[in-house]
Amino acid sequence: MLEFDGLRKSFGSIRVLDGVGFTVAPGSMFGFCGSNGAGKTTTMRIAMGLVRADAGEVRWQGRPLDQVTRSRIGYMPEERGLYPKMKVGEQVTYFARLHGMDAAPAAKAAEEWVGRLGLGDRRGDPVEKLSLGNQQRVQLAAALVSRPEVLILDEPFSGLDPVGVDSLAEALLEQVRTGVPVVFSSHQLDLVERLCDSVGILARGRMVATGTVEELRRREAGRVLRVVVPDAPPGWAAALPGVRVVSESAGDTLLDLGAGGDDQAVLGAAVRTGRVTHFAWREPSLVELFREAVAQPQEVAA
Ligand SMILES: Nc1ncnc2c1ncn2[C@@H]1O[C@H](COP(=O)(O)OP(=O)(O)OP(=O)(O)O)[C@@H](O)[C@H]1O
Repeated sequence: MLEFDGLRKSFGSIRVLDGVGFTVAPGSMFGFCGSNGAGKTTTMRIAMGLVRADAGEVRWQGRPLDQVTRSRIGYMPEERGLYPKMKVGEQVTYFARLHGMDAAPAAKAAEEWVGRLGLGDRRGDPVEKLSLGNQQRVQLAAALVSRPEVLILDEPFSGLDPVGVDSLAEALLEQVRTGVPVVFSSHQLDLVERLCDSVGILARGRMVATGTVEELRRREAGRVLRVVVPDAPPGWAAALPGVRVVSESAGDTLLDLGAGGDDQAVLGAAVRTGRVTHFAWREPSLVELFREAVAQPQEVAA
């Protein structure tokens, strides 16, 4: 298990992390979400020993991370860290050597990763000549080349085109299949939803929601109803008790049922206004769950 446990961190008088904890099982992918400035980068930097936590620790296989263990972690920092003048192939080889690989296997692994991430024909170019997205791929190759036991990636998908996203997603899923725990931060929630076994949402210094996307959904299940009554007059549901109209367009209505809202009463009201062609609870997207979790004052663990 990769365990983040009770992390606290303040910068001056500003408390950024206030007891952040989550676990990532070997062979699973964890999507680390949160608004800008929520503290995701700080959390990852603490794991990598680049920022000192005020309290708490990060453990891998039951032991707090130290410099030896960290050398077996593939890390992609948010600020990136490439040498602009160094050639792509040499750069990736260099990172493999930094992680302790011998020269020949390092060069071979670098060659392989540069090719797999679609940079085969750029291996002789200095990094500074590459587009930002391609520099990102080099950074990823650098994180993956030493066959890390754990992957911690800060916004690895940002700036990639759809083909780049697909090749990175495939590379990460392959790592997961070999038992590597992968944590990545992202604002691309559709990707998180598609790729991750579990998700954590950081807000107000704490994890305000953690679990599988399904678990988070179940928590919200039974809240938003979609009712389609093509001939219903606008505002037909506005006065129903315990019901908030989320949206309404041409008889297609989304209703948020709070305490006191009764789905059967809504159905009865809908039938009285016309022919009901659709009446069902709607599955919230991760974007909606995110908005809800970030806005809610209370914490909820699925
Ligand atoms: N070295 C530092 N000194 C002072 N404040 C810092 C430092 N590092 C981070 N912070 C502050 O800590 C907070 C969390 O920043 P962090 O970069 O961890 O957030 P984030 O979730 O990664 O944000 P984003 O999604 O925008 O990348 C921010 O308010 C940031 O300004």
